[in-house]
Amino acid sequence: MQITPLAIPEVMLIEPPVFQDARGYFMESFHQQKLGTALGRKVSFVQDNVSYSERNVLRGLHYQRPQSQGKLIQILNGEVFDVAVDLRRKSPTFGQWVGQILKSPQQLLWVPEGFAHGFLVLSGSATVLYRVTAHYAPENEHTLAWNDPALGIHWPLQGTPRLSGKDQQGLSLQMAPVFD
Ligand SMILES: Cc1cn([C@H]2C[C@H](O)[C@@H](COP(=O)(O)OP(=O)(O)O[C@H]3O[C@H](C)C(=O)[C@H](O)[C@H]3O)O2)c(=O)[nH]c1=O
Repeated sequence: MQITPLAIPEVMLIEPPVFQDARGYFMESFHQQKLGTALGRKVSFVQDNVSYSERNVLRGLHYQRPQSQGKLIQILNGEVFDVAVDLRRKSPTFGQWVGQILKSPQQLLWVPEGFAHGFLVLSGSATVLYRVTAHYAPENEHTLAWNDPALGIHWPLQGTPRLSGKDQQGLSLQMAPVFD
């Protein structure tokens, strides 16, 4: 399993071994012991999510506080620009963002607890599967503004993004509850 820390090192690209043969390929997209050893911590997922979106849809930036969710993101079809924002007040990268193009199920992204997460669909459509370490708690969910100038996220926009009503009303970093 290849682990590549990104610019914010707790956010990592995970590339499990892929077993190719004349039929196609097989891979273990999640193996608790192997991932735990690679990340240096136990990871227990309690919920799987799948979302389907069309081009230019931007979902996020979401997080739960408390009940913060670690997320293992895997794109099943299409291409997205995936973003994580560090909301851990004591972190040296607090308020910073990291982006990663995901376009193969063979490359997964680990976003730990304490981060806001979202993605922009770059292809005609995208199907994203992600496993989370805490159950959905809508009463504790918050939305960070995708376009907050204080974050300065360089979304590779192809026109105006398509947002949910909730995501059109995200909080600025200054106003958003963060993790102490
Ligand atoms: C997240 C979630 C949503 N829902 C219901 C609530 C709404 O009726 C409907 C759509 O929810 P929402 O608009 O919040 O879905 P997304 O905008 O894709 O939210 C996700 O977007 C970004 C990319 C994330 O990282 C989060 O994990 C997640 O919040 O699904 C559930 O029933 N369970 C859930 O775990």
